[in-house]
This record gives sequence, structure tokens and C-alpha cells, in this order.
Amino acid sequence: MRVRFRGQTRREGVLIEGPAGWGEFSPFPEYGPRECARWLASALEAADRGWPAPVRASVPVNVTVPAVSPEKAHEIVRRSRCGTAKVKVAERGQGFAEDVARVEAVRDAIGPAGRVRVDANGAWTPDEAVARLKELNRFTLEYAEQPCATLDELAEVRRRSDVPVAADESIRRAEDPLKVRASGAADIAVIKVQPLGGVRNALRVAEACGLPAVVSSAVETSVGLAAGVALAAALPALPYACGLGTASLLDGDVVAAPLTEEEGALAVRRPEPDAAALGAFELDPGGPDARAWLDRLRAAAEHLGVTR
Ligand SMILES: O=C(O)CCC(=O)c1ccccc1C(=O)O
Ligand SMILES: [Mg+2]
Repeated sequence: MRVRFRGQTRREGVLIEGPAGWGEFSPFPEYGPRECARWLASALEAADRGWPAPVRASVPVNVTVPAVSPEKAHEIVRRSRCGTAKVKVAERGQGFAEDVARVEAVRDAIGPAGRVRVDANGAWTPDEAVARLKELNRFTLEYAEQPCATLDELAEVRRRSDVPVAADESIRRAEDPLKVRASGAADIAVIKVQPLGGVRNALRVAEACGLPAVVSSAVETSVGLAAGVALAAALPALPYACGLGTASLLDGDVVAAPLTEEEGALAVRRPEPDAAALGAFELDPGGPDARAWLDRLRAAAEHLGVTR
């Protein structure tokens, strides 16, 4: 990775080929077999079945701004040409003054017509969220993604703040969407393909939520991103820019022509892995890292009930 994101500097995963193409299985390191089973279902859908037909040919995306300095944030946004920016805030080890400076720099770089959203990854208490969003809303926020951890807290922030609330971490489990809907915790649902078990399942979750959906990546290679693009392309309505402009967070990719945004949008297409690009990142097949991935794959498959 080019910069630290979610505390990570390296992204690993497994690519699976099947009759319908290539799928990506890249759960984060801390996820156990239960969680990983859904990520595997997503990879197997890509490999075995492919995806529902698109209803649009391109998907608008936000530029993702990690918890970097204001100068760096300004540069990332200016270079991207996206009309929407998503800014990470509440990073562990940083203070709120750094969030204010970063959001201010992003607003300056994107201009008054651009949209600026923030993502706190559940780090604030409701009181903190209400106060901090009020302060950050000086720079006009489109919405705040997961300002607090729980649905009850999100619902409280939604009642007490002028800034719309998006649920991300609260939507990862397929049984949650109805709760999100019933609790009035969010204005917007952030939908990720791998954690939700594939494009078809994510479409069902989006529909069950009954909220506008923002499709977001889990910082995948272009093989995994293609599944997110397929979901965004298949949704009946897409009123917000998606969080799929993350290929540029990686310092390499496994395809020849990565799914990178042009003029703030991704073309709806499905790139195939490229032998030369793959070769640059392949783990030693007999080494401990590759063996650990095969173990995770086996455990996830067992949980899913697939054998092959
Ligand atoms: O939404 C985006 O712009 C990029 C994706 C992103 O932020 C993300 C990527 C991996 C894990 C968690 C998150 C998140 O939204 O919190
Ligand atoms: Mg998020």
C-alpha cells in the first residue's frame, strides 16, 4: 500500500479462477472463519457464476483521503479530479485538530461545488460526534460514515446532528439490515461486496435496508474491485458517489489495466489478472504466508460448506 490504511501497510489475498472468471478472497488479517466464509462466497460467486447485468456503464467514485497531513490530503484531492472526497477522521493517535485541518484542506482542494464526507469508523461517542460534526460542518459535509459504533448511538447522532449519517460497520452482517431500517440509525447504507457474501447478496441487503446505497471497497485489487463495480452497476438507483476509487491506494495491481477512476468515475468492466503483474506480487507457494492463506481458505470453505 502507498500509505497506511486501517492500520495496514500491506494487503494480501487469494485469487480464485472458475468458469465465470476470477474472484478475490482477501479478508482482513483479524477475521476468523465465520466472517471469512462470506468473503469466500463472494469470490466463488465471481468465479462460478459471474454477476447480474449492469444498468449503467460508469460509476462515480469518491477519492479516499487517509489520515494524512493537510498538505498531502490537498494533493491527493487535487490530483484525483473526483467531485466527491471521503476523509478519514478520528484516527488512533491523532487529535481532532488534525481532523479539522485535513477536512479544511480537502474542502479547499475540491472547491465549493465538491462534496466532502467523513468516516470516523465508529470511534466517537454520541456527544463527541455531535460536537465534532458541528465543527466540521463549517466545511459543509455531505454525510458522516459510522460516527459511532452502535446502532443506538448512530440513531442518537442522527436525531441531534444536521449532518446525515451513513452506516458502514453496522451493515456488515446480513441479519442487521432490518435493524438498521427499524432503528432509524442511518440515512445512507454503505454496502461492501466481500463482507456481505457477493453481489447478489449485497443487492438483497441494500434492498432490505431501504436506504440509498453507497458501494464501497475493502481496498481490493482490481479483481476484487470489479465485483464492487458490478454491484454499483446493478443497483436500481445510485444517488451518491461510491467508495470504489481505491486502486490508487495500492502501489501495484494484479491486472494490466487497473480499475482506476477517470474524471471521477470508473468504467464498468472486469479486468483479468495479468501474468506479469501477478508475478510481481505472488507469495512463495511453499512458504509460510501462502500456507497460512490456504489454511484460511480451507477454514472458510468448511464454514460455508463447500468442498473442492
Ligand atoms: O469508502 C472508501 O472510499 C474506501 C473504502 C474504505 O474506506 C474502507 C476500506 C477498507 C475497510 C474499511 C473502509 C471503511 O469505509 O471504513
Ligand atoms: Mg467506513
